[in-house]
Amino acid sequence: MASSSPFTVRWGILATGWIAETFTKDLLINPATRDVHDVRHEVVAVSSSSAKQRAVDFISKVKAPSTTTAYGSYHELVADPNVDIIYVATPHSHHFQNAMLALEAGKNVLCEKSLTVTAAQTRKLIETARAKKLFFMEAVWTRYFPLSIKVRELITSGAIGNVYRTIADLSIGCDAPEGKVNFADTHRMVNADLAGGALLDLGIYALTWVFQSLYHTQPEEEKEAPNVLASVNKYHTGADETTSIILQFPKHRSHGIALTSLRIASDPDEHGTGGAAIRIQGSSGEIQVFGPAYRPTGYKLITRNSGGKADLVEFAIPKDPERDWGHGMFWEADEAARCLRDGQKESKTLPWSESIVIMEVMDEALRQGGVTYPEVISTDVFDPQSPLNTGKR
Ligand SMILES: NC(=O)C1=CN([C@@H]2O[C@H](COP(=O)(O)OP(=O)(O)OC[C@H]3O[C@@H](n4cnc5c(N)ncnc54)[C@H](OP(=O)(O)O)[C@@H]3O)[C@@H](O)[C@H]2O)C=CC1
Ligand SMILES: O=C1OC[C@@H](O)[C@H](O)[C@H]1O
Repeated sequence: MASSSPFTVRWGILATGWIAETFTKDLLINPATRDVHDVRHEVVAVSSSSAKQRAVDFISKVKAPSTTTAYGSYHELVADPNVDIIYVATPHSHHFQNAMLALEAGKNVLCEKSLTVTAAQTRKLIETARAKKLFFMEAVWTRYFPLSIKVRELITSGAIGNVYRTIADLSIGCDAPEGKVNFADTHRMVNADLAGGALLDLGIYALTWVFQSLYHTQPEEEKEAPNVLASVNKYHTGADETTSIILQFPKHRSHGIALTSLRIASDPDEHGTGGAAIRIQGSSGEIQVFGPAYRPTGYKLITRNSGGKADLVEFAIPKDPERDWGHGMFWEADEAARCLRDGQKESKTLPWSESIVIMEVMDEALRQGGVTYPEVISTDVFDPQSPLNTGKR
């Protein structure tokens, strides 16, 4: 049987920082190197709010085709008729305004995590995508890893019985003398003006594992929003440095414990000696997930019958030898491409309703911890001329 040609998606990259570069390099690798043949990606335009030259330099650095258009503003990018979907890669503070800018211009959007600063902003974006019949997805790449898919299958097939508790940690060990952490106060990780803080940046991954195991895997009609109890330590910038959340799903009698900290490390020696950062505990066993919560590398299935032996099942991230690259963000890009091909406006793996519930949990945790962000980044009123859209800093 003749194989049909792959569906091609034309991407526009909004911002030129660290993750924009990593993601774009993943888009540019040959999908066959991960055994994907039904979709492919083209990078057709890149925009920088600080200078067109940054976009030019970015295109050359990631070795994108010389035909890629460089723009010196986000407004120009979202107006480009050759772009099918915009990847928003700005700090959390900017996601609402930038994603609205793209949606209002009629573009599909894949927006980096955390989706927004507030749940109200997330709801507004989703209402807009729904009204305009556009695809919109939160870029939690971890959900699309084959390892995550396998873990969800193990849970739904009953491999560990009823799942009653998940403990998930993403902490990065950046403690520094005199009460500081190893980020300048202006860095997006701790800068409240950029919606910095452990929870929105890292805790979202701990919550991802709690939600993948205790919520997403439930039948639709049984999904329930959790009760939330949070403990938050604030950094001197006002952002959170350590946040611990207990989530209670009352009907299911389950608890999720989502932990994040800038000070201590989930993996102190960076060799996994500290054990699993994620433990999904059921009535007849446990799944342990190893590697950083955002980029897991393997799991162990331990059941009552394991007899003291549980092998680590490893999941390597494929690389394209020609580009000597492969980070694992391509799987979420493939998901976006398939949704566009199939006319789906949201991803079944991270539906809009679930992004909203997760943002509501983070809202509540930050409220309990007394963390507040400036009005310009927490408003849910779209302003195309907001400094967040025009790059005036
Ligand atoms: N999925 C993942 O694994 C990761 C996701 N992320 C997420 O990606 C997003 C961006 O993070 P990261 O790439 O590390 O951030 P960077 O600081 O490296 O890049 C952010 C980019 O946003 C643009 N920008 C616009 N306004 C501002 C501003 N006022 N201050 C700083 N940057 C601004 C800049 O691009 P320009 O000047 O060209 O417009 C800048 O290069 C965050 O939401 C983060 O949570 C981050 C790391 C890993
Ligand atoms: O999403 C992320 O994953 C990797 C972390 O190092 C980074 O801070 C975060 O934004």
